Amino acid sequence: MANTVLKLNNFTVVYKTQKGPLEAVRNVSFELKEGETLAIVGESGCGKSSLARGILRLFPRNLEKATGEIYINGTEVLSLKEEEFRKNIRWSKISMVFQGAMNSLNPILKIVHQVAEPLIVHFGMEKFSAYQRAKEILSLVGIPESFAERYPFELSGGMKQRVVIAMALVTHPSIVILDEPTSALDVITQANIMNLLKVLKKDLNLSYIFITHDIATASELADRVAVMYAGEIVEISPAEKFYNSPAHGYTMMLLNSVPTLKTTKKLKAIPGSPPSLINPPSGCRFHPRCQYVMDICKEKEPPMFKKDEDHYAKCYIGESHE
Ligand SMILES: Nc1ncnc2c1ncn2[C@@H]1O[C@H](COP(=O)(O)OP(=O)(O)OP(=O)(O)O)[C@@H](O)[C@H]1O
Repeated sequence: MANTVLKLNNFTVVYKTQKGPLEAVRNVSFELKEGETLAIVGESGCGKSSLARGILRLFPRNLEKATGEIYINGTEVLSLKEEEFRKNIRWSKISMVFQGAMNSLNPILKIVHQVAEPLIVHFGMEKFSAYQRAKEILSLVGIPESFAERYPFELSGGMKQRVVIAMALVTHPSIVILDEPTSALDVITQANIMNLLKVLKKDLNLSYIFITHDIATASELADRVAVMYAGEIVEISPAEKFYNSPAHGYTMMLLNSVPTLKTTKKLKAIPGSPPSLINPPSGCRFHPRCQYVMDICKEKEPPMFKKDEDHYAKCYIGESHE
């Protein structure tokens, strides 16, 4: 059995807003094993990025509180002093490819410098060695040495995304969070980047958290899938169970709302929109939109039921609850 490299226990992130506290991430718990890819899927605004940035302790200024526990290789890191977290954990043990990062590369700095920068800034590495390491990692992600001295505007979208991946890997992390790493790319480039991520994972023995709103993309990389809704993980299971035997009303409706190559079924959009995270609905947070809603769903928050081996869902469907 592979080691657990990352473990979250009831991780909760609350922001201060003018209308009151907003719980962007609520009691999230999961484990990530060495070499595993856990996809986190859900609609825009369900808290995926807040979860990802929260794991790296990159909180916005209006953070009200972040509670729970985050273990990295067995060490609890949410309670570490920021200095210690920055020195020993962030970027060196766990790093992230940020959503849209390829569009925020610095236009006036050469690629090699941007990839080397974390080594110079965070780890005090001397410039020559940092550039050497940056060139090695650039070549690993498929950017030829001759491109290292170029500027971002001289690169295609796919190449810029490779640079951003190199930036996340240059510090030798073993866990990488990928936040929508292929959105904004054309389908061919998306496929190339997905292939690159698979090769890197194998060659460098990485573990991934792969965040996406696109369940078709998730299927390509994921060993397990966690479904997020209104700040919570509502279902978590091995990938094949997610696709073949979803157990939460939201997951069922999500799967019915996207086209697949295998079936010609009629697509059904999920009615309504995700709820306010300042005043979420009572009971199950999905109940106002759920086509399978029962009385109990409106009144009582469902616990995380074990539906099957390694398969959990916060949903009363199929449960006796009288
Ligand atoms: N700094 C902040 N202050 C207040 N609310 C915030 C802040 N950042 C995010 N939110 C809110 O927290 C909730 C979760 O947002 P988050 O960006 O984490 O979701 P997401 O699933 O990643 O969405 P997307 O895919 O669109 O990025 C949303 O309601 C969002 O409006």
